[in-house]
Amino acid sequence: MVLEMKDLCVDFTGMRGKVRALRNVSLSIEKGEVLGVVGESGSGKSVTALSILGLLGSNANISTGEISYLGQNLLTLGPKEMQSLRGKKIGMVFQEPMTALHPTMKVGNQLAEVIKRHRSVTKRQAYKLAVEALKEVHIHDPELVAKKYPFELSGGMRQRIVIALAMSAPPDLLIADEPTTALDVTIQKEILQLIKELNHKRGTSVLLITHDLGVVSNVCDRVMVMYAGEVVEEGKTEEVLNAPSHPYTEALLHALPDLADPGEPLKAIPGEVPDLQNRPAGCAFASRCPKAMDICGISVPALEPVSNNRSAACWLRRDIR
Ligand SMILES: Nc1ncnc2c1ncn2[C@@H]1O[C@H](COP(=O)(O)OP(=O)(O)OP(=O)(O)O)[C@@H](O)[C@H]1O
Repeated sequence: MVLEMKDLCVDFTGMRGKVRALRNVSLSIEKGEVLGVVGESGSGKSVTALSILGLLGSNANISTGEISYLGQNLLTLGPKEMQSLRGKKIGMVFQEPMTALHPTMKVGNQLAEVIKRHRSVTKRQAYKLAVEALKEVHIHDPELVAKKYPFELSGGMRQRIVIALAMSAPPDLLIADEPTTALDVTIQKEILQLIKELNHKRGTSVLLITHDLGVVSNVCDRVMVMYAGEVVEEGKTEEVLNAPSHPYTEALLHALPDLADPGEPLKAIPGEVPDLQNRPAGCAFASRCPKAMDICGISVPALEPVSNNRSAACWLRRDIR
């Protein structure tokens, strides 16, 4: 197992008091596996990623739970140890590539500097490896691109460079949080293809956060569906998308315009995501669920196996008679 998260609860303290952003979130990623995390805005996808990376702000508190990475308990590591883990053992790619790039440093030099940090090579060798790394992420004319500044390149090119940076250590896990949201549809497909290719070629595990089930269907081996800070369904991508066990997954699928066109935005699901500050009793999705029963508004359904390798948190899947 590369990554295992167990029963993680994360609270934020803000002006309006305490908000529980993650409630008993568990997940696991095997070597070479791509896990998709999907859900509407505010469902806790990014907080899940930031918890693993040790990048939650100072107003956040992990109140319970465990995160184990390659057998190491991440929650006992200090800031310095976490910093060395990030970039080296865990690569990161976020929505906006510019946040990960040094604006006034040429691309080749940035990559070479990172490569030199991870490997015992000379400056010259590191630069050569940097050009190789650009080639590996399918940048044409890498020698020329290496001499450019990030602002001279397109968004898609910049994201390829961020991926090259993230993969340079090389890491055992790549965390990609909405890596294609800011890009054109055709470029989105190329970047996802690249992530999948690196996953195959290098055996790197990937945690891919997206709000787009089309992306999940094209890229992910397994998918975890989140709603209001909780996992509501988890299983093999094909099985979950072909026969969802949770009405929320079903609603997400209905809201999807066309699985063949992953660039299209989701249509809204009727109703509103509950305010996490005043989380309703029972299932958080009950007020929007067309199949809700009395018990759904009273008691929270636990995430339990519904079949082989498949779990859902829904009273419809329990024998409650
Ligand atoms: N820095 C913060 N301070 C206070 N609350 C926060 C903070 N970050 C996140 N939250 C809370 O956690 C919830 C989940 O946020 P998160 O960013 O994980 O959602 P998401 O699923 O990634 O959404 P999106 O798709 O919009 O990025 C938010 O709705 C908010 O209530």
